[in-house]
Amino acid sequence: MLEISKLVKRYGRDEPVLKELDLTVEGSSVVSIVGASGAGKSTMLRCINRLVEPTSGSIRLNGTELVTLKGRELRRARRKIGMVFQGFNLIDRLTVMENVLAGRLGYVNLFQAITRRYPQSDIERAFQLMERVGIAHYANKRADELSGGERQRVGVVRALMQEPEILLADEPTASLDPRTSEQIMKLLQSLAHELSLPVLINIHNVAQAKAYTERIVGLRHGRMIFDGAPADFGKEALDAIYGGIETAEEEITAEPGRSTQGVAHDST
Ligand SMILES: Nc1ncnc2c1ncn2[C@@H]1O[C@H](COP(=O)(O)OP(=O)(O)OP(=O)(O)O)[C@@H](O)[C@H]1O
Repeated sequence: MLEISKLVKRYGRDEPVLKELDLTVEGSSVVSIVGASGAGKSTMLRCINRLVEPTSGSIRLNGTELVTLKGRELRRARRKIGMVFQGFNLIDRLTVMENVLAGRLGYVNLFQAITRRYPQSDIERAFQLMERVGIAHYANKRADELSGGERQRVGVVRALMQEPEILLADEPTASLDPRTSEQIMKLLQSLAHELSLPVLINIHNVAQAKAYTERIVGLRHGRMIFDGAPADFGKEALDAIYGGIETAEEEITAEPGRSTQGVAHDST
């Protein structure tokens, strides 16, 4: 269970970007975080794995307070937090398998890491997960020879190799074409249930948030102003979150029938 309480993040002397945010995520729920650009979505996700240092407040993952951890304890806790990125963050010149095994770096010793001598059990798990997401036949291909959707599947498997207790996805579909975006969203949704994993997804595309996640959290200027089921996310919520803020119309269309056309980004 993730329990965020009174989370504040202030960059320098600026006004806080997150203002006493509270959020609890239990079980294997898939939660989307929506909000206009600058609302604080990435900051919130990055506070959870401490890529960004929270200014104050509490973040507990299955009972462990993350905000105060340092050194070894922090590294240990970070292993339990999988992260999937918009730009995939793969090492292009390495193979798919090598990228996937990088998810085990927090578990092996320095010698094993440098010589890439991972335990057999890691390699078996890597194959199982790659099979599951349909990329096992690419195991020996270089990462830069894959399409965007395939690269993101590698990113997902690498995160799962950490045996995470939670998966964070920061705009995981923003670099993908609409059809591939949907496949990745469906994949995250089904993996969450198969692995009993809570998943938090920052996403601009409200139609996809409604179609593929079971809870929507809406941020505006660092405050949570919506927290509910997709069915309850209507025009009122849209206006509250995006009202008066210039945003690409296609991104915030919340009509279910538009879910395959609602991505405003080019495919890569
Ligand atoms: N390292 C930083 N230093 C200073 N200000 C920052 C830093 N990172 C983010 N900010 C500011 O914090 C605010 C929230 O940014 P954040 O990236 O969390 O928003 P977001 O909702 O994820 O936006 P987007 O959808 O565009 O990614 C913005 O005003 C941004 O300029």
